[in-house]
Amino acid sequence: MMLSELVSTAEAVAATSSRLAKIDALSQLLAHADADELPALTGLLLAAPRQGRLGVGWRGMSALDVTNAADATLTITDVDDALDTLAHTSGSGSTAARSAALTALAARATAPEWDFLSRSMRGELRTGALGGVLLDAIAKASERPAASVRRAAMLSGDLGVTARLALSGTAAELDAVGLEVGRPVLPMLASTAATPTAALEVTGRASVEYKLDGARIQVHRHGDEVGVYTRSLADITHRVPEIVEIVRALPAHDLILDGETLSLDEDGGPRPFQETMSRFGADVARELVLRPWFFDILHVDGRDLLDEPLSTRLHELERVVGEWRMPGIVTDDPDAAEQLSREALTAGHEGVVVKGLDAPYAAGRRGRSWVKVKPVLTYDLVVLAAEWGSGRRSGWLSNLHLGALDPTGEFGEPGEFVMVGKTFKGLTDELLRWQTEQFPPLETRRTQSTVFLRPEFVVEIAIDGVQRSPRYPGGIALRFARVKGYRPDKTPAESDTIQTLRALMRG
Ligand SMILES: Nc1ncnc2c1ncn2[C@@H]1O[C@H](COP(=O)(O)OP(=O)(O)OP(=O)(O)O)[C@@H](O)[C@H]1O
Repeated sequence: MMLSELVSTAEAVAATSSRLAKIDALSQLLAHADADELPALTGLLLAAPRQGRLGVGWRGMSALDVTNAADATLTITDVDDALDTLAHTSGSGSTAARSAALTALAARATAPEWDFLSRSMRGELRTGALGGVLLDAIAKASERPAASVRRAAMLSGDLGVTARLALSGTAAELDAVGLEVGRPVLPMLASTAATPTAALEVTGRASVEYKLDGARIQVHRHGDEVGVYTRSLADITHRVPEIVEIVRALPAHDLILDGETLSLDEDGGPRPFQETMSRFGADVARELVLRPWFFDILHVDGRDLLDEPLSTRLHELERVVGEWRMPGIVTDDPDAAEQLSREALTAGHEGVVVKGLDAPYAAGRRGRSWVKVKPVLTYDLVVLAAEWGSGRRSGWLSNLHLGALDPTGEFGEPGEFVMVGKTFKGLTDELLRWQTEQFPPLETRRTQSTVFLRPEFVVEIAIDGVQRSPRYPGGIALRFARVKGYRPDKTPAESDTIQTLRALMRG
């Protein structure tokens, strides 16, 4: 398939706010492609190339001195080969070779193709939350039930592989995609309620558990081999040896566990989320010891548990992980749930998650089986710009301009971000330093006071609510916004939407 066909479809998808029209356009594209092209094609569409991180940044790309081609000649396979070369060219002395490979690719691409490719390679989604739409498009193009496609995607953790199987395999092959120890699955997510009582009304009898403000981990074990993965399925095994050791000591040979990890201070209180995440990054501060709290079990010793009700899974979890279990109670009594929530907050945690006892483990859309309750309102927003600080903060990029995702294009283009406020509250010296280093490579333009950025950084913001504001394009502004920390585990497409924030006005 020609790259130009992919690019014009991506443009058409970005240009319409109709979910059905998006599904239609994508399913036609998928049906046209050769089966072997599908993993590469889906990776490019989702701005998550199948080769993984390519290490190409805005700076490197904008420095290329190249004239794009006049005519479209590149195929998806040509691009995939070029990305293979880039991914395999690393280490010292590779800069020139990488730059040559990029230049060659840019010279073969037309201007619109190169615009698309350079965004896709850098992991920038123009098309908003495309994953769910693509799942439905795969179902439509392959004429397989959406539920089968969704399940295969959850279990393989890979939409490209799912697309190939759905479009070129048999129905039985698609349904046979199973849980595999060592291959991470998409995590189950929660919806939100205002109080534990309201959450219980949604779920019925439930496991009410502490919600720790740490980082999600999924752990796979086969004998002595242990793998630890993040919420976005990145492998962080070598960064968390203490968790590996704990999992190796559990009484099972094969295991898949879901949980949260966090480090504690000397008094046993939780350390800030930011410190936990720093352990996942490049500079490993080993003195911060992480501990896991497991809240779900998907497999144990040859037995898949994800279709079992939570009550069965919790029983197995208790048996296998013992003291490493997430604190919680099983109840249908609102008073007991409220009491546990108060306890969690007193211990410095974020709130509770209320989980229906009959529900199987299911990933994908946010379901009603898990409901989180956080008394402090926090939202994940995208940094659109930063202003130079003054006084004690002078020389640092400080006051952040915050944007909420507009997936449907109600206030502009679909997938763009609508500004909802500014804040520098909560920014520590360390964060100021970090921002000042990280932001300039993403600069799109600047004024004397402000550096405007490509929307790549997701930041978690606590607010007291929102208020009407004629000043901002979405008609609302955040009240008392303060920074809780960056969310490197989330992409801008996973950030909170303007519609979610506007709903607070009615609530
Ligand atoms: N007991 C628990 N059960 C499930 N998830 C928990 C629990 N304690 C903490 N968590 C965390 O809360 C998250 C559940 O909320 P959600 O599915 O909305 O994910 P999220 O978008 O990362 O949310 P948040 O920003 O609130 O952590 C999980 O991803 C997990 O990291």
